[in-house]
Amino acid sequence: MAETVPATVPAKRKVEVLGSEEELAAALAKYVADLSDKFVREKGLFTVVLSGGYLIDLLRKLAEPPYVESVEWSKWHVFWLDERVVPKTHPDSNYKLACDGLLSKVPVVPENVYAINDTLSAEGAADDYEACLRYLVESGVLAPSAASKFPKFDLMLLGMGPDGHVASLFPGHPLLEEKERWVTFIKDSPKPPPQRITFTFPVINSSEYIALVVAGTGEVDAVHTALGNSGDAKKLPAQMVTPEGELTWFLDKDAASKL
Ligand SMILES: O=C(O)[C@H](O)[C@@H](O)[C@H](O)[C@H](O)COP(=O)(O)O
Repeated sequence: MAETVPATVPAKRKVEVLGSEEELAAALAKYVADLSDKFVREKGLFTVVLSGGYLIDLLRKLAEPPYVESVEWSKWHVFWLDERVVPKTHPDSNYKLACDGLLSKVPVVPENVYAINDTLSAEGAADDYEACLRYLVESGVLAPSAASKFPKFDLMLLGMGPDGHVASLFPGHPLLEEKERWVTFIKDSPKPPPQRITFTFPVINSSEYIALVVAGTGEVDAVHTALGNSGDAKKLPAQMVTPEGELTWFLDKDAASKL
């Protein structure tokens, strides 16, 4: 009788605690640059997915020497885990945040930066983004995960809110249970603005690498619940991040202070 082989290899989880926000930014830049080198060497491109929030500021060292010159920016394909349904020029736009903080300072190829279609409704924008991902799977930019059949991104960079949310997947929300869609929408986000599109957990968890990045004191309790032995059985969205590949938590010492 054939042996049952588990569909997925259990995720590897690492926790890196850095002494300061500055050291965290340095470690994160090195981590991203090293993965960019690895994937460009292996397959000639790098698919990287950004979030909003203070994560973007923590990526600032990628736009400085040595990385601004050494990273093969022309091989990057840039996506968003979640985006607010606002014009790309709006102060709430995650696209604008990333352009202002990083993408305008490095030679990425504009055609390889996959922004939301900001002329559509939340439903329409989610459908449109999912169609874009499906096209990129067909054209070979993205590969499907052998285990899940959802698209497999090389690296996702996640922030976490004080309530333990990641992307626009909030505690107790029915979207946490989505099993079919690649990209979906939310119109009642507890964090403003209310209308957003977001990757779903099946896509998030098909990733090769995920970094969950938390700095400062705002999320200490959520970090403690997610990583400590708080005895809290209630699953935070951040605890549902279990990629096929490797998950690394990047914390500064303030964020890790209750561990
Ligand atoms: O659009 C968003 O709101 C972000 O993409 C979101 O997913 C973010 O990563 C977390 O909310 C953490 O945000 P902070 O870094 O602001 O705490």
